Amino acid sequence: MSDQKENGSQADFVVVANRLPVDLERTADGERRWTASPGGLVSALEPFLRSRKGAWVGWPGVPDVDVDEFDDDGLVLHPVSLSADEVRDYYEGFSNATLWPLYHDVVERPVFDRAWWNSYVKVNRRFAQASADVAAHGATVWIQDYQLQLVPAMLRELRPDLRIGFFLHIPFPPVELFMQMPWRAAIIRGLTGADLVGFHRPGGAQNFLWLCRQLIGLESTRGAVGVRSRPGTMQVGDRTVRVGAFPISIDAAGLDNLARTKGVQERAAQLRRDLGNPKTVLLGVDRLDYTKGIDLRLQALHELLHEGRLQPDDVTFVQLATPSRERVEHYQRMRGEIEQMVGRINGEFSRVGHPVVHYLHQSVDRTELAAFFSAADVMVVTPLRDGMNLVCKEYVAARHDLGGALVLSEFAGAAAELSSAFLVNPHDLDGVKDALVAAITLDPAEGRRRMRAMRRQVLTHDVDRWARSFLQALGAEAVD
Ligand SMILES: O=P(O)(O)OC[C@H]1O[C@H](O[C@H]2O[C@H](CO)[C@@H](O)[C@H](O)[C@H]2O)[C@H](O)[C@@H](O)[C@@H]1O
Ligand SMILES: O=c1ccn([C@@H]2O[C@H](COP(=O)(O)OP(=O)(O)O)[C@@H](O)[C@H]2O)c(=O)[nH]1
Repeated sequence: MSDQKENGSQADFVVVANRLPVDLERTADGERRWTASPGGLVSALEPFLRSRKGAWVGWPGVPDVDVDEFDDDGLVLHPVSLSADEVRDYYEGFSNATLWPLYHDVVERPVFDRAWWNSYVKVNRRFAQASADVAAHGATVWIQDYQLQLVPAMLRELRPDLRIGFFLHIPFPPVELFMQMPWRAAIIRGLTGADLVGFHRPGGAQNFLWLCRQLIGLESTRGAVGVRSRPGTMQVGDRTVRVGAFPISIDAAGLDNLARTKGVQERAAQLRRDLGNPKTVLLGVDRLDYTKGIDLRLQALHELLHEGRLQPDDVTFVQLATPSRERVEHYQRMRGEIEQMVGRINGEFSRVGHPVVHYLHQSVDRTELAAFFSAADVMVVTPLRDGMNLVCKEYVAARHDLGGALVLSEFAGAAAELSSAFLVNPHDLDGVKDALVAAITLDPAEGRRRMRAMRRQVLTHDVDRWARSFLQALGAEAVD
């Protein structure tokens, strides 16, 4: 039996994510306004979905608000309300203090709390019901990310007529780590409600297939899973579930065009002047998250200055750090540590009017970001673990001048595609320092060769190609 809403608008294509692409903000004077949501999931999916005129089901980013469905420039947004307790237990708790550290190689210790799990189940059920209400008969519903891993099976039960896809934006962990999860079988069962389960990297897909066999006894294929090809399969009752690797990307042409505009180029020149025209501008752009390795790059910079391998008058390091998950303890601790390191470097090496590190705990818009990318000689991306990392692809897309160099962690999903970057193991501080020096002193012709190779990859593998390849594998889109 189909559990479908009788009234209200219904869509043939629905994206379901923890967050809407816009966040509701309450200003100091009690006004409400919508701002862009943080993070790569939204940057990647929003332009794609807008071109489809689909619907988006998600949380408006603040607790205890009831907002009716509304149209945002052709995209229908369906807010799902969360109470303050649910934000604490489902979002800050189970999603970001249990799943996030567990799936990111346990770089912080995950907390296993039964009340958080109960809240996760309850909120997943609400998202499943909201999706069932919004989807037209036979629609395609594309569920996103670790906050909603139970939704595929819950939605399938409510609406067997739907075509359901699931994509995980963060790494799927090695099986030894996943096995720590007290509710491991329930999560695996939840995911197998989808017709297609997608990961950034083949390793994640393989780990998932193994767990399906070991934990819930499904017969699944054992061969290697390829990128965008050779999916794994398994039989769940009378359904065949496909499992594949689909590395996400960016609106590369859009950013390339934006970075070429006079406005962005002038702003980039202005930024360099404002920074005091140093020989080298180093740039980091991240959500303020302990997985991003911001502390490591600061430590590397500190040692290089201390050893005299870099001169404080020659380098300026700009770190843009988007505020993130500010009530989660891990994040509060890390913020304090990073701000202390910034203070220490500036205290030891800056001159009046010329700080070595410019640290902005703020989010900037796409145009300003394009100017920062154009102004930076070296982009520093050093996560301990990252599902993909879109920022490094954005830097490459913005460098139509073939200038700049990229220092990139091997543990970002993007490293598999950007082999012409200076790849580093972020745990090896000496290696990071050497890579920074190599990038700073790079011969321009060699730099252009590396940037050209990276741009070839990013410009031909954009977000549209990612979405189309996922939807083709789901059977929701014709194959070109
Ligand atoms: O919604 P928040 O809790 O504020 O967090 C922001 C988003 O962070 C994560 O982004 C991931 O997705 C990117 C695109 O696939 C990927 O490049 C990156 O490596 C991931 O960390 C998270 O997965 C999203 O759900 C959040 O919305
Ligand atoms: O001040 C900022 C900092 C970052 N971003 C965007 O946030 C996204 C971050 O995505 P990424 O995959 O690198 O990491 P995530 O935050 O999703 O883990 C990228 O599209 C950035 O352009 C932004 O719009 N403004």
